[in-house]
Amino acid sequence: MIDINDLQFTWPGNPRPTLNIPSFSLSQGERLFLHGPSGSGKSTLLSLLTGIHLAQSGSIRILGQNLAQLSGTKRDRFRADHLGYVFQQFNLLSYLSVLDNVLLPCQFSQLRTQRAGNPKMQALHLLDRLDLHRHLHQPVNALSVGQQQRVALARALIGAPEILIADEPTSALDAERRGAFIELLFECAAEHGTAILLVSHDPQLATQFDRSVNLPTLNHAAMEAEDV
Ligand SMILES: Nc1ncnc2c1ncn2[C@@H]1O[C@H](COP(=O)(O)OP(=O)(O)OP(=O)(O)O)[C@@H](O)[C@H]1O
Repeated sequence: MIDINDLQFTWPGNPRPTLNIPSFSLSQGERLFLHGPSGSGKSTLLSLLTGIHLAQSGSIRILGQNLAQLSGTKRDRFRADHLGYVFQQFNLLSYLSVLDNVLLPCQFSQLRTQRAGNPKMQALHLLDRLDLHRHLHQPVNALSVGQQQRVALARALIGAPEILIADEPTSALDAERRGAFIELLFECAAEHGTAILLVSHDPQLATQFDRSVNLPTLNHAAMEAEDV
């Protein structure tokens, strides 16, 4: 699904590389927990995986496609087709209803529309699964934080993208709702065969994943997974 080789990325003006990753991979359907100290480059890595920035050297292949070989427009299309993401701040459109937020990825990707079959039916199924069926037509800013996070999850999963990327998705939730959110995330992703790469500072979450990886380890040596 994801293959990184000899990746180096330096932010403009920085004397040293932020990322130096000899190798890294994510397999089909795998659930990977990525952690590391603040400033170690987790968000930077996600911005490279989503094709928002390009590395100065080395390669990132996603589903066999080298991101650096795509034009900016094609990278945007590739991201819309194959990646779902959930951010710390949700990034929902506050003026749209719950249902319209979930349908949004299908507006940007024909492939996801095709995979969803009937996007509205799939959105309703996901929202039902995530206990949001009573809120379909409410604007998202009328929902609680936990509910908004579940809307973001439904939006990430519609049209069955191969990879779900989540950056600190549980940081706004209390401890009890964190575990429940991850369980739901796993169940919904498994239904769609979606692999998960989740970044978090919360070590308790790591035990729920197939594999756990520390970014400083990635940065300084061949990958050393801390299987859990
Ligand atoms: N847009 C940017 N321009 C220049 N430097 C940046 C930019 N974004 C991040 N950096 C630098 O890159 C380094 C890694 O930042 P990044 O946000 O990727 O770390 P992180 O591991 O996600 O941190 P945190 O856990 O605190 O979110 C930091 O030194 C940061 O200052």
